[in-house]
Amino acid sequence: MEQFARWFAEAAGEHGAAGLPEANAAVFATASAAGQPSARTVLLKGFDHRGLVIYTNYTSRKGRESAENPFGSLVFPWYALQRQVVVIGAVERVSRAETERYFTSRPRGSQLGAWASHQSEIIESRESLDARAARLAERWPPGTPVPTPPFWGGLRLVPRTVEFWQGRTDRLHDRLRYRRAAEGTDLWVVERLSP
Ligand SMILES: Cc1cc2nc3c(=O)[nH]c(=O)nc-3n(C[C@H](O)[C@H](O)[C@H](O)COP(=O)(O)O)c2cc1C
Ligand code: PXP
Repeated sequence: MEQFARWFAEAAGEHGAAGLPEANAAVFATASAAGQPSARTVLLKGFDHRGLVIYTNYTSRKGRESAENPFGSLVFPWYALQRQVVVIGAVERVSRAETERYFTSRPRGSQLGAWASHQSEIIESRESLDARAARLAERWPPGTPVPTPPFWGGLRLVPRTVEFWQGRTDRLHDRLRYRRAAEGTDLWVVERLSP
């Protein structure tokens, strides 16, 4: 994760350089138990030696798939830097305490939005969604803390491999893949892949 932290800081502009817009946006892929894949953009909200954390609705498609088939992949497409990072690993839920800490930090509108959205379900109309949001805003008026929805929380991708791709001339790119030497260890084998 140290190498990821270096590249992430460069993408986010943490060294004084201009950062990429939405450097923390990544495509998160999951698959059903039958192996049918699906992917969508999410925002990375934290990472450390344990893995990379995103937040979502557990009843959404990604939430359901990662529960029935606990593996996933995150792709960071940092085109302006000619870089890409591909993380593949196991997916687990973050602790309730960690989810609550993050949920509490979100703007009130987003907190109510999480309650209002039965994410990935078919809805009748925009009006029905707005009406539900309005009812929830009355249930928790300004000044009242909005509780964390039980169906909402963090997912942690625990990396098995992390590939760092750096674009180079003539399509002869650098690809360095860090592979965990054994599950549960923080020892990594670095392998160079053909571009
Ligand atoms: C830039 C961007 C960031 C997003 N971040 C998140 C996120 O962090 N969590 C989330 O649940 N949905 C996020 N979304 C919406 C998802 O892409 C997706 O539409 C939603 O989560 C439902 O996905 P699913 O039905 O495949 O589970 C984001 C969309 C965009 C375009
Ligand atoms: C539905 C949804 N949930 C969660 C997020 C995560 O970001 P935030 O916690 O900053 O709203 C996003 C970001 O677009 C989102 O669209």
